[in-house]
Amino acid sequence: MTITIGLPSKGRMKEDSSAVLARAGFTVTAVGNDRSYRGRVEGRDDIEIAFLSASEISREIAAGTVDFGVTGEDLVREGLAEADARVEFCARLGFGHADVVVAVPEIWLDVDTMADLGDVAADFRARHGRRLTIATKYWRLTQQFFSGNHGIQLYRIVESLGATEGAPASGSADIIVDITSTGSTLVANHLKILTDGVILKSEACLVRARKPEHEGNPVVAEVIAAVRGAL
Ligand SMILES: Nc1ncnc2c1ncn2[C@@H]1O[C@H](COP(=O)(O)OP(=O)(O)OP(=O)(O)O)[C@@H](O)[C@H]1O
Ligand SMILES: O=P(O)(O)OC[C@H]1O[C@H](OP(=O)(O)OP(=O)(O)O)[C@H](O)[C@@H]1O
Repeated sequence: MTITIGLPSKGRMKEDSSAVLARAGFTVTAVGNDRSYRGRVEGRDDIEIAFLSASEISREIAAGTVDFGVTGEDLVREGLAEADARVEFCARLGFGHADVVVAVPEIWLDVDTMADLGDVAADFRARHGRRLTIATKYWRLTQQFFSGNHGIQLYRIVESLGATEGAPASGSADIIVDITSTGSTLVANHLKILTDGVILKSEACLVRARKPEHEGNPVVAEVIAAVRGAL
């Protein structure tokens, strides 16, 4: 059985992903030319590389069309219900750090915690004639955090596909859930993170699709051990 590893073909995780595999002893080369979407590992006919975007990798792991992938924990948990039952987070790779956070306008002076936000959400319809709106592309993580962890049910998610931090100022949503690393985009948009508003501390991970045929497969065990050993 050939083991397929999905690696980012572009974006912020591309270079670090190939570097971690190289340190683990797997030298990745593109098949054909540099723009090819298939790759191989030098000296290994039992491992194939699929170059995909970070979000495609989480989808392909979910579908089981790749055995392993390097991608952000946020993308896996957002893309997949019951993620821990369906994938194994084999190693945290130490790059691609970003937090998925709840942020509100700085001028909401009396809103600092999720409990404060729950109070705002409960009053919102009476005060404004509509529900509190949240701009995000992380609708699954948002629902789990608001409804599951904090018992906040009165809100509406407005799907945002870009420039999420601009939504409160433009009036398309009241608050946001988005990724932050340096925090400068939030500051520039006059938003503050709630003190208990960090939903997930994400980083790049080696992720394995849980498949019965991996049981006892020496290449699967070797990939995990080699990547862990390279950290
Ligand atoms: N400042 C940041 N902004 C956005 N994502 C970040 C940041 N820092 C780290 N990441 C992580 O990078 C990953 C997304 O990577 P990237 O933006 O390169 O993907 P992409 O190639 O744009 O994917 P796609 O085009 O499929 O959306 C996510 O897991 C995210 O958590
Ligand atoms: O906390 P910061 O360091 O300011 O980073 C956070 C911002 O970076 C990302 O956007 P980016 O401009 O990289 O574009 P993308 O959403 O297309 O990845 C992300 O969507 C945030 O908007």
